[in-house]
Amino acid sequence: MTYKIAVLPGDGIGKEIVDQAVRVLTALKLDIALEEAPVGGAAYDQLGHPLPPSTLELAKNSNAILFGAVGDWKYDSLPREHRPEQAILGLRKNMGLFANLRPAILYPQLANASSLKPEVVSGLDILIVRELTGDIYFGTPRGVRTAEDGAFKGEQEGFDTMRYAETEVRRIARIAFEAARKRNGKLCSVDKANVLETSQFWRDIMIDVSKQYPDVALTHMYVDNAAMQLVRAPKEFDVIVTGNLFGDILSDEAAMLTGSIGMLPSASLNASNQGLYEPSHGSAPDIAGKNIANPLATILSAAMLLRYSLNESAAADKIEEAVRQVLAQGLRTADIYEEGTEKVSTSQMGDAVLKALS
Ligand SMILES: NC(=O)c1ccc[n+]([C@@H]2O[C@H](COP(=O)([O-])OP(=O)(O)OC[C@H]3O[C@@H](n4cnc5c(N)ncnc54)[C@H](O)[C@@H]3O)[C@@H](O)[C@H]2O)c1
Ligand SMILES: CC(C)[C@H](C(=O)O)[C@@H](O)C(=O)O
Ligand SMILES: [Mg+2]
Repeated sequence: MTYKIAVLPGDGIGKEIVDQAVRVLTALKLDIALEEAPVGGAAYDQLGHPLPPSTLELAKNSNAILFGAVGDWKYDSLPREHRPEQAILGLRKNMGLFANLRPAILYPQLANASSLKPEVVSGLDILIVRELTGDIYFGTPRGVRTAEDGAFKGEQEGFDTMRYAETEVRRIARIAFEAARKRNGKLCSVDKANVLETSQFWRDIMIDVSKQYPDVALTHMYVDNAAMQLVRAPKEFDVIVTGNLFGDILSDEAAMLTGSIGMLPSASLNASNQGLYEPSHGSAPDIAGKNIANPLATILSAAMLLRYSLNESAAADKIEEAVRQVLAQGLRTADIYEEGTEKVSTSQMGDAVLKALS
């Protein structure tokens, strides 16, 4: 069976980094068909919408999606529904991609690129499981209105709604417990149950689901403390499970522990194992078009694509091994460069991964 992969490069550095991942996927000579479509600001410019119906259709009819990044400051004044970020949110929601896996692994060669002391981060291998289709990101009502009560009655106010249904919490809990079971058996659920009703509800469900996983040690942590513990002693964590908003923030923090956000891949999965694979970083408009972005997060996302949506774990292993090799050879894009290593461009990094694969 030929696997169909939708390739959505998007904006900013999106095209530069996705190009390299596509070269890598193509070099593996698997039975895959790649089809590209516009998304984000690029799609808005071409077709008047950040997630045109044709792009959504292609994504829905594919086994997997390889996604670059969307967004640029120049679209910030558009109405919200036309902003590039709506494309990724729309894909997640429309395809039910509720389970976001964001591993943060420190490659030994990058111990000095991390902003933390090598002894604090060396050997780091944690997994953040972020719920991706609920929470304050999608909760309604939301908007701007005239306040009807409180100290600021009569003033304009902005408001959003944080909410989680039981099904949403149960299904992400199961993903996280299963992941922890396959790793070191430790799951930390991050919430703000000391203040938020939604979080207390989340915590109660986590405890209930944990009864089916007696082999996994479940702990709970408030998000402010988790943010601190991630920089104090990140290796204490194994799997972290958290909601959409907290997961967004903590995964950027965890990414930096690994040296650069340019190293962190991600997978977003739905119930039928369709997946969207993207680097955890954004479109980096500040470095776009210069051929200096790190393509490794996207290349590693392609490896996750092969593993989770195409069941091609041998090919995924090959890509990950090739990445380890190029790092061992001392090749570094600017974001992970340090003295004594060799600075390479985006495409040169792609060349090196291809060479290591052959
Ligand atoms: N999933 C996505 O598409 C996604 C994710 C995050 C942000 N965004 C969007 O991207 C735009 C820029 O957001 P931001 O600046 O807050 O975050 P960002 O992740 O784009 O950039 C943050 C910093 O990290 C650097 N960086 C990011 N990726 C890199 C890479 N591969 N190699 C080297 N350096 C890299 C950037 O140069 C920048 O200094 C915004 O419009 C935002 O909404 C999109
Ligand atoms: C671009 C934005 C909508 C997105 C998010 O907040 O989920 C990004 O920050 C991410 O982490 O994928
Ligand atoms: Mg984010």
